[in-house]
Amino acid sequence: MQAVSTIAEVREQVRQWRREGLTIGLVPTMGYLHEGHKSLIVRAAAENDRVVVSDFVNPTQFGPTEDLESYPRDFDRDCKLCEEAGAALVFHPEPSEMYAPNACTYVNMDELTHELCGLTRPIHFRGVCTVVSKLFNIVTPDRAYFGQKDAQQLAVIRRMVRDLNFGIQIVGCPIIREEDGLAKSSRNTYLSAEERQAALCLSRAVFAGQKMVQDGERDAKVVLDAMKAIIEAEPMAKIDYVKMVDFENIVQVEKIESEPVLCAMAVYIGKTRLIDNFIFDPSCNCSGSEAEGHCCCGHCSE
Ligand SMILES: Nc1ncnc2c1ncn2[C@@H]1O[C@H](COP(=O)(O)OP(=O)(O)OP(=O)(O)O)[C@@H](O)[C@H]1O
Ligand SMILES: CC(C)(CO)[C@@H](O)C(=O)[O-]
Ligand code: BAL
Repeated sequence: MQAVSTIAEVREQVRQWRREGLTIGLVPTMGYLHEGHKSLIVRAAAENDRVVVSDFVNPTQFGPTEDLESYPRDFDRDCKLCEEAGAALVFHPEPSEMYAPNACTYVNMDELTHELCGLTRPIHFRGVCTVVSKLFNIVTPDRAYFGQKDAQQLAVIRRMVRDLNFGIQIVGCPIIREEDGLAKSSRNTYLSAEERQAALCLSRAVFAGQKMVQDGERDAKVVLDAMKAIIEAEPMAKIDYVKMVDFENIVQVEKIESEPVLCAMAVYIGKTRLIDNFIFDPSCNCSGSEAEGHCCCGHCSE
């Protein structure tokens, strides 16, 4: 496996692979990799001849008071995980390599980005769409892999690829959790031992809401109230949002009808903002236990 830091080196390697007729999968990350990222890389390695992992804490998606400086970083450890998972190339640029000092061009999405995380993080998705577009242009992958943990991001990237004709297949991958249910996240490292316990209120609420919906509840308010009650019972938790939206357009719904819904939350545990969610697709017949089809119920592969 190679690790490179310039766009020119990535382009040169990609050109060579293309000459050999090889397919390329891209896994965009911000580093400090864990089993969640690893699952994306392993999947990409199974479905492509070569896998590129980008490892870049993208400054343009952080607001002025957010954690850009303190975001955890450990590039050597990341390289080991990438190699074990089957990556061929890790791209680890400096911010100056990705953004010229006078860069002033952004990719902005008018819809989907003003709800959920976009309300609390108003410039976030502009930064995500811009950096992901740049990565797509640099790597020119056949497929790109994104986790359902950032479900709004997955919906936004799917829409961007459709609207801008990127011609890249976007593959959504299920949420990988700790044994006790907490969704794996680089930001979990911010939690003290006491906060780590308190953070379990997110997954408890997700599992409870998901069970209500699987058992037939179709009224969003009933489900959301039950989920909020679980979170509010935890004194260290402060809700940013708990909402149900349609998964394609990210618009709030009152009832679950025939379209897939995303039930998503962001919750502060102390100063750390964590996210979690479930997706429910009323037309999915999967057993709910493993990747087996092509829907977005949260269990299937896409
Ligand atoms: N637990 C997880 N399960 C599946 N995919 C995940 C998980 N955590 C992150 N990912 C995916 O990995 C990709 C890179 O995410 P990122 O580097 O921001 O990691 P993160 O752990 O989510 O960090 P953060 O703490 O900033 O949310 C994204 O597509 C994200 O959805
Ligand atoms: C997609 C991404 C790597 C863009 O910086 C980031 O938003 C993330 O890690 O999910
Ligand atoms: N996983 C999303 C990256 C961020 O929170 O900025």
